[in-house]
Amino acid sequence: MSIVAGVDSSTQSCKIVVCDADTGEVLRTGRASHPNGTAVPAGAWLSAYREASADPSLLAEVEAMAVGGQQHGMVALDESGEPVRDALLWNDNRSASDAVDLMIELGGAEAWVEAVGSVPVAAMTVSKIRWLARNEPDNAARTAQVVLPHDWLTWQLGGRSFGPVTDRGDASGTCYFDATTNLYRDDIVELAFGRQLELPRVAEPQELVGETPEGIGLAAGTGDNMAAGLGLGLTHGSAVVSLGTSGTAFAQSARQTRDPSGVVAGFADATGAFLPLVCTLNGARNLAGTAKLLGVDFAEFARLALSAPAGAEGVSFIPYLEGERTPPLPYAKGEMVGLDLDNFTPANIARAAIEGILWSLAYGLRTLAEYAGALDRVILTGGAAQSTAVQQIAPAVLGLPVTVTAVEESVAIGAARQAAWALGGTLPDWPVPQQRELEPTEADVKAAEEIHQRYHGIVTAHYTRI
Ligand SMILES: Nc1ncnc2c1ncn2[C@@H]1O[C@H](COP(=O)(O)OP(=O)(O)O)[C@@H](O)[C@H]1O
Ligand SMILES: O=C(CO)[C@@H](O)[C@H](O)COP(=O)(O)O
Repeated sequence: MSIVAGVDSSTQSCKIVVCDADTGEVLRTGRASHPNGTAVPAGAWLSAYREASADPSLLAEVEAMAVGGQQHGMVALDESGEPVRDALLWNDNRSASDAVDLMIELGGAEAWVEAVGSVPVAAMTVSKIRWLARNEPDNAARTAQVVLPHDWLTWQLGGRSFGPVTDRGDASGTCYFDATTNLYRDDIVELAFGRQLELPRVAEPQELVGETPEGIGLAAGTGDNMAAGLGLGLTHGSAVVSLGTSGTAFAQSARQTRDPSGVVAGFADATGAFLPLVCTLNGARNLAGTAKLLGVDFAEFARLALSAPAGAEGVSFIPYLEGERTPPLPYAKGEMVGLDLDNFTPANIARAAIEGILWSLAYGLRTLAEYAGALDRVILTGGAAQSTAVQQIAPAVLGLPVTVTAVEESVAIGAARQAAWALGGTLPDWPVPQQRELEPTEADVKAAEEIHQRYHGIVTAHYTRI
């Protein structure tokens, strides 16, 4: 039996799974936390990886490994490969006005989607390199190379014995890579940064790019959403909805997406196809924040939410506690709307928080379907998908059948599957065990439509752009 490992180096933590390369069976796991904040030293990801893998038996007999990492983060390196500053993460909004400037400078949203498939927002790496050039000229002058979080961690795990490497999936989130030609757009790097930068080589999806000092083969790795797609065996017609720090909704597509509204980003997947994706800034942490406000743990939060009726008796939670990215409202604040003396209950507040974060993605799914084709099923994943309330409420907001898989760490499992692919030469057919299948009832479909109309009305009236 060959053994492989997958690493999920995502916003809040580092998770490692060790799997049987033939069957995908999970043999061992490890995890450690990342520091809070939207700008962190890259070294913290390596420290968390070391902590998560501290038990020497965890990686025993592992032959190959890959890293799935949070997308878009800017890791700026000097000539000797050392970070010039803390990495700016995908959810750092300081580059919001840089994104707007770049949008205009290239000729508008249409020009961007034609060039790279996505419209720049603060999250995209291109906006962050512009921010660096404008705001920290000394650090910008010292920057020789910019890599993404998963590129950086793979390079460190390989003891820096090869040059930094990325993959097509994660590169597609920079906004300076064209996933239809698989080439960097040097002109866009020049536009954003004022000069050329060294960029990581783009490896093939099944390539072994090097090995660790202990002799574990390293596959190219990819962005966390691309890895989740691999881990969940995503196929045409299904969408994944992930509720981690971010909320994401994505599907597989044979063609590049070019959505000038900016709702759907035109990313690439980890197999050579495309991964149109909607991302919100407000996922699981809005639920944690609401549970804290109510003074309850997640179990009681779920019980409360499930004790309220669908629609939370008209209470709407506009989930912009961290600003927002889709729609592009980086400075927005959250709101609780529609309260009266009768409906102002902890149960309705808890349910509305879940309905609110899911509605943002339900809205995204409508646009996603325009580009990825009809979507007849949603696979729910990410930390907050562990909540029974999120699982049960999802069909009444999304209006679609919802599959909850027994695969909790879909990103790490996807990375392990990529490692098995690189090791054996063919993408192994790992089964995805299901935990539950929730069919929407007629009442769920009706509730989903009512919630959509209500939330869309509020957001359109209260905010200037959607
Ligand atoms: N039962 C639950 N109910 C709601 N949220 C949960 C539950 N369990 C975990 N979470 C949340 O999931 C998040 C972590 O999810 P994860 O997908 O690992 O995030 P990330 O990939 O962004 O690091 C945390 O914010 C945590 O509070
Ligand atoms: O920016 C995006 C997708 O475009 C985020 O989905 C990040 O990739 C972070 O993911 P999580 O850590 O929330 O899973």
